[in-house]
Amino acid sequence: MEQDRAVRTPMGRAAADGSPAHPSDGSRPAALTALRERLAVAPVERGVGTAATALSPGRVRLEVPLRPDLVGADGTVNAAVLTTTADCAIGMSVHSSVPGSRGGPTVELRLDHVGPVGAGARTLIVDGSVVHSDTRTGAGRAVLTDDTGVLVAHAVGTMAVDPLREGVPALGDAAAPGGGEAFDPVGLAALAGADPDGDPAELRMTVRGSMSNLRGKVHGGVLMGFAHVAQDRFQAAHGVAVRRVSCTVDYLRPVPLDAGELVCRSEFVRRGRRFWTVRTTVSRSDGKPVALAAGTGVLLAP
Ligand SMILES: CC(C)(COP(=O)(O)OP(=O)(O)OC[C@H]1O[C@@H](n2cnc3c(N)ncnc32)[C@H](O)[C@@H]1OP(=O)(O)O)[C@@H](O)C(=O)NCCC(=O)NCCSC(=O)Cc1ccccc1
Repeated sequence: MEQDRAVRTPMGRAAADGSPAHPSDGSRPAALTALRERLAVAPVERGVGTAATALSPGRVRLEVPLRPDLVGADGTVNAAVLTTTADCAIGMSVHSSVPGSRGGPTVELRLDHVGPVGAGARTLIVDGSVVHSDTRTGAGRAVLTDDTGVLVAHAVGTMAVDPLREGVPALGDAAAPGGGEAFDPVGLAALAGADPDGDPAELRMTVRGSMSNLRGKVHGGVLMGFAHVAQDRFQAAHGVAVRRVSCTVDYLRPVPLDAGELVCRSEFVRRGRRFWTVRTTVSRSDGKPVALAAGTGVLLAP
């Protein structure tokens, strides 16, 4: 049986043939410039305002200016900002650690919500680092702080590493997907339509080009953000204030940009005196599930 090869050598030494720098070529200064250029045209990262400020093999730093509309009155950062930057940072840290990586999708992502930003915070800082990678898979983490040093969230994730094939474009070489529209993290909740019959367990949303990742599929962070919206509404319909603690998503199938409508269906897994856990299945219009999300919150009042 073929053995997976653990990646011991950091990728990105200068190419002997002098070929142009590439975002996955993490040790070359020009690789950071290449990554910045890619994120500047990626619909989700452009809409959120995500910029890469540091890149080395297995490590990336992303920064997001905290515009007033991205921070709630209680200081919590918009959930889609947290989910998309965590997914991106973990993906970039894993793939920059795999020599010649073609990239690969998120298999699982868990985000722990810690709390609001500090007084006067102006920037969200997302530090991604690889934990392990080999030629098939990689795990990474992201620590999300603000520029006053306050921890806002923490994430861990598993990425698939697509098989390396000679002559196949590597991570980030494809043209910018998704057309010209940028993703609006604040508007995500408004895109999600309630069930016409008033069932709080069901929520629908039509896929748009602005939700694209660098691979031309719906961004893992957007799917997680959609599940947050569904779970917030489901819990609100049960009349109790809940503070979100964590969300874990298993990504079962890629969602193409022409997928049409996605449907979220939520149910309680735990409805305890202190904690509620809601499982949300995100399905395509043909009924096939694309993601399973489990969100846990702590009740704020009895
Ligand atoms: C690949 C794997 C994770 C595992 O696969 P396996 O265990 O080997 O399972 P299997 O091969 O059986 O496939 C299962 C089903 O999947 C389908 N399918 C598979 N591959 C393809 C394909 N290439 N194209 C089309 N379909 C494909 C396949 O036909 C089957 O469907 P079916 O039963 O026929 O209807 C798969 O579950 C998957 O793609 N999940 C979704 C991942 C995802 O969308 N993550 C979030 C976005 S990533 C992101 O944004 C990160 C980022 C952001 C920013 C910056 C940087 C990074």
